[in-house]
Amino acid sequence: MEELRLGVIGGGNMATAILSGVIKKNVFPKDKITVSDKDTTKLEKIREMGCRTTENNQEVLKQSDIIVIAVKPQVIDAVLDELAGKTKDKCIVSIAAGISKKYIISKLSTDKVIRVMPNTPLLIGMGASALTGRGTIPEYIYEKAVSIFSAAGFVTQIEDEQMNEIIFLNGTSPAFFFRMAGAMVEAAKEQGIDEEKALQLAAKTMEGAANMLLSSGKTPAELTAQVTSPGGTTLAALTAFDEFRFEEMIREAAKRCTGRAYEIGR
Ligand SMILES: NC(=O)C1=CN([C@@H]2O[C@H](COP(=O)(O)OP(=O)(O)OC[C@H]3O[C@@H](n4cnc5c(N)ncnc54)[C@H](OP(=O)(O)O)[C@@H]3O)[C@@H](O)[C@H]2O)C=CC1
Ligand SMILES: O=C(O)[C@@H]1CCC=N1
Repeated sequence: MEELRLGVIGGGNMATAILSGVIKKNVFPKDKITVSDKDTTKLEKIREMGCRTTENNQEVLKQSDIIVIAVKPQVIDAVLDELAGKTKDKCIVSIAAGISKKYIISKLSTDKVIRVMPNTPLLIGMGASALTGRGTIPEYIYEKAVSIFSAAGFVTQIEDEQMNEIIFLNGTSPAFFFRMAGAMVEAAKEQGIDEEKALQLAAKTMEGAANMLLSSGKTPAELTAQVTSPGGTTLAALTAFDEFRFEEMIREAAKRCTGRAYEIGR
């Protein structure tokens, strides 16, 4: 069987994050990876990673079996129009927020489409990606497409109908955690703590807390209770979470995230 080849259209943040895992784990040999972008400075960086580059999306189509579309949703139509009618026997993987699998299928006249919501931690091999199912895609091709994302972290399968609703959980949420860490560091600085030490302690605590969520078998509420001594400091801190309606803020952020996906989506 011929070795499968990978193409990526759009060589920005996510393409770089995805390719770093693919290259590190040798999911595709570098000479079997072709990346296109309109921006030659982006392509220079991709070339430094060892991939083939081109400014021509048609060339990616020609040189690849699995093609990841990694452009912004606002410009995806131009790319889909370029590919339309030429994707027979190709597997198309889209990571564009809000753009449904149904829409891509209707534009390309192929049903060999996978929609994925990845996240930037893929860049360090700790990503979390949600993917739609195999459909009519041959199993070995689907598995290869999944390994593009599993090479750099956790993957899970969901229905296309849930892809907009999932964005806030993994695609957008790194920003929630970065904002939280940033706010904690600012508060620590105000209390006279060294910025670098504050960031290390906050980030390591996030890492530890995340690992406890994954391995302890306890719910977020149970783990919160373990930290919260009666009449203690955590209880005092969490009164601010209640007063400033932390859960309501997260619920509203999730709603706005999903709402925006439907606004920019099709
Ligand atoms: N950033 C994130 O955390 C996540 C992003 N996504 C999704 O990933 C996709 C890419 O996002 P991101 O990597 O952040 O975006 P970037 O802007 O960093 O990368 C997209 C790249 O595509 C280029 N481009 C634009 N039009 C074309 C075209 N017609 N042909 C080839 N290349 C083109 C852009 O060039 P130029 O800048 O010159 O326009 C840019 O270099 C989006 O659809 C987003 O919804 C999904 C999950 C997480
Ligand atoms: O902000 C965005 O639209 C993209 C999708 C998920 C994360 N970043």
